[in-house]
Amino acid sequence: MDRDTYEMGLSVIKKAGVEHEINFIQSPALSVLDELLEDHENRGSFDFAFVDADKDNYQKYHERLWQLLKVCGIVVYDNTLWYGTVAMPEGSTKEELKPNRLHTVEFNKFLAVDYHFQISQVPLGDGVTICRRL
Ligand SMILES: C[S@@+](CC[C@H](N)C(=O)[O-])C[C@H]1O[C@@H](n2cnc3c(N)ncnc32)[C@H](O)[C@@H]1O
Repeated sequence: MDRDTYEMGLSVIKKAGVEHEINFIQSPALSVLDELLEDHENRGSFDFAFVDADKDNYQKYHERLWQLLKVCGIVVYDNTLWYGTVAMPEGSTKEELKPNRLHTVEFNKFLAVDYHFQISQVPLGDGVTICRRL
């Protein structure tokens, strides 16, 4: 939803000569994913997705993305350690981190039992979870 961030990277994108490969869509992500799903040709056609948006919607993104990814396609979720709070008791978590801590704990549990994916949680930065579509 943030065009400024896209424009910050645009010079690098241009330098790499891949501007023609990019379709920047400025919109709430769920509605875009739903539109993509309406066209059956999009299903099972994506190689890669990176999710770094509103944590309370990660499960909804995942439910759509698994249908859009190819078998062996990858989706990467950012912030899946949520400042390390997912491994802390609720009581030791700063107030402002609590809501997304809960969303992230629930999302991590949901991913752990999703038989559509093989997953690996990597403790890089704020934690990324790499999911390979089976
Ligand atoms: C942490 S920033 C991502 C930064 C980006 N990954 C980068 O490295 O520049 C989160 C971004 O998600 C966007 N965002 C939050 N909720 C969204 C939603 N429902 N749909 C689409 N984008 C959303 C915000 O506008 C913000 O640009």
